[in-house]
Amino acid sequence: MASQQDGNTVFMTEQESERIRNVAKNRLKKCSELAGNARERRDATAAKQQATGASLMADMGAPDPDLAQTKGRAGTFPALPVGQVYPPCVVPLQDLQPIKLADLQMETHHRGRRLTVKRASPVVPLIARPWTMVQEEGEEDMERLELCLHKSRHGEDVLESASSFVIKEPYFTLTDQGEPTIRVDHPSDLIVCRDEICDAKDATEAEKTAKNCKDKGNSALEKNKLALAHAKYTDGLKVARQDVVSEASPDLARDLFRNRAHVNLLLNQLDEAKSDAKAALIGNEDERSKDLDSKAYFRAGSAAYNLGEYQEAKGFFEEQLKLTPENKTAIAYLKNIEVRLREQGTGAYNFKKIRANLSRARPRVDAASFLNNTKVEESKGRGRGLFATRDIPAGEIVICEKAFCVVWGHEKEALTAMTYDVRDDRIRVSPVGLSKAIVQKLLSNPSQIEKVMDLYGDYQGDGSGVSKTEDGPVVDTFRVHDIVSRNAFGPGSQFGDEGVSNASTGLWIWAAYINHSCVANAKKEYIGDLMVLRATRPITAGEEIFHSYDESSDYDARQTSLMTTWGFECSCPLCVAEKTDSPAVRKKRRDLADDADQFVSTEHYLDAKRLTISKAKRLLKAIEDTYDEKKYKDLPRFATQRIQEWLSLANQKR
Ligand SMILES: C[S@@+](CC[C@H](N)C(=O)[O-])C[C@H]1O[C@@H](n2cnc3c(N)ncnc32)[C@H](O)[C@@H]1O
Repeated sequence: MASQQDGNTVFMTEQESERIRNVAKNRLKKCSELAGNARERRDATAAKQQATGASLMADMGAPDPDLAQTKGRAGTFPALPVGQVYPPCVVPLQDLQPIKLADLQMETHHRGRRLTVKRASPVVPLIARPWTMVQEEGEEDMERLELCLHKSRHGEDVLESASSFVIKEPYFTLTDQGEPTIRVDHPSDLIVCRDEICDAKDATEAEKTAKNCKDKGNSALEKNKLALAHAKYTDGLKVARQDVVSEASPDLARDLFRNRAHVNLLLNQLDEAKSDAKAALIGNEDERSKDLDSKAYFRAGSAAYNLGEYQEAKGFFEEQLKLTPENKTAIAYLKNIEVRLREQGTGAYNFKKIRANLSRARPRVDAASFLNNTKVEESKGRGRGLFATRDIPAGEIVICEKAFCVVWGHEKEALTAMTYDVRDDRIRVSPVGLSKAIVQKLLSNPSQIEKVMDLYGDYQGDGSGVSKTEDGPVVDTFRVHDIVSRNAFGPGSQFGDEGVSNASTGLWIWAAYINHSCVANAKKEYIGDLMVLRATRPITAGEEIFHSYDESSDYDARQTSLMTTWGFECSCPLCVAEKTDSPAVRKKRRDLADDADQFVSTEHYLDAKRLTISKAKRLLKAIEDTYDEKKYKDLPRFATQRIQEWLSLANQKR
């Protein structure tokens, strides 16, 4: 992840970095020693007491064992080992064979199996890894169940939200502290059990059950208990869609679909909101049916609009207007859609208006993405890249893209972690809040999974390509983590102060295909979550688009950051030239650039006297002398930039 901030450095003591490494390495060592061993039964009373005590302590603010200490203002961060990846379960629940707690084996992914448990203790509400004790129905035996990062869904704590769970292909392993635990990394591997609705004896009873579910859903919705309302409507639909009910009372299922569409919109489950709304359509000519269908079209249109499917949304709102011609909201939506379609097709934006509508409370723009000037193609030695499809004059928009997902520093979802990657032994600052938000968004909108999973990441998954089972969408959280690591950017602190522990970060899917060059031909800026990429010089059709992932003027700092964050060595013409300079020349240039930075920050150009200007000129000359004239003929000299800017401002003033 690249951040626009200067404060992107976290200072960890050597000891703390070592501690994080050792914790992860010790765990891995113990895990491999114990792999395949039979699980040892726990003392149930002690297990329950342990969880109750830990829960109380966590509520009272006791230190989280998974937090790392850093030096200075950065404070503490969750410290998470990554790299020991495994794919989520892609087998439907009904095809998995049951397994008992007693049959679990250490450090084993129990593929093809499912474990049904109920919560047996309070939940220990930790930031990165909340846990609880679980047991089987009618059994004394207990085990620890921990969730990694993805502990909530729709604002509800998953472990708190229910009492029974099925764990698909349970992974039995050790915590970082060396305690046995069932660990869930992928949210789709944990199925929350709700009360089963009993099979109805006849049509009348079935209809009654479905109506009852609808009433319960409505009452949950009134209380803003959205997850519960969704569950009740879903239960109702299971019954109402049975032939016996749907033949006798076809409108019942439509009512349930229409109501669930509304809840889905509130939950941002746009795919299902759209399909529910379509399934709710009656198509009759009477006034009541027309009113209800107008509502359904509105819900389908809103879902399509929020998915960025403007043409489809237009169709739904036009249908709505046919049924209820006076509907003001539909008219307003259609007007907005015209603007979105113009933005999308021509890149004509009213940036002034877009800016004026932004605020800390509303940091996301209502705008379409303009991508027509570019296409994705292979880029030799760099994987895929983005290429111009037409000539783009300097200063013009190359692409303008609304973020797929942004987590702003001031939002509660913002969460930064220190991740220790066992694959390359590096500790990084990772925007895990963004990864979590993306996983949630994908689980809520499976139609978006494929395009995110197409992005570059070190771990490619197991190649199954399965993103849905009968139990719902499947998202590989390790892949999302790796994709975020290599493709996320920081839109800067547009809405107030932020530091490294709460830096704003986002994912722009189309822009994620753009490769880096230190001598880029495009530059990005942000308006809220809209990335505007402009050509910095004329670009010809067929040329690859580049922007700079890291703008440090120093070659060594740039290469280190590109390697650490993005995993490659830059071989742009500037880096090729700088690489052949001796380390002594590069050091001299860096020292002089530091002197220039110091000079610029202490001497204001408005107060500049002749002597100060002469000093600046000498400094500039000294830096220029570190560049070989021939080798750097058409290349930028980053180290001279700040002092050059200062001189031109000082000269303008004189
Ligand atoms: C944001 S993605 C860019 C799109 C990517 N090339 C793809 O195939 O999807 C960033 C990744 O692209 C590769 N990359 C970007 N710029 C590069 C460059 N100048 N040289 C080599 N690899 C580069 C690196 O693997 C980096 O982690």
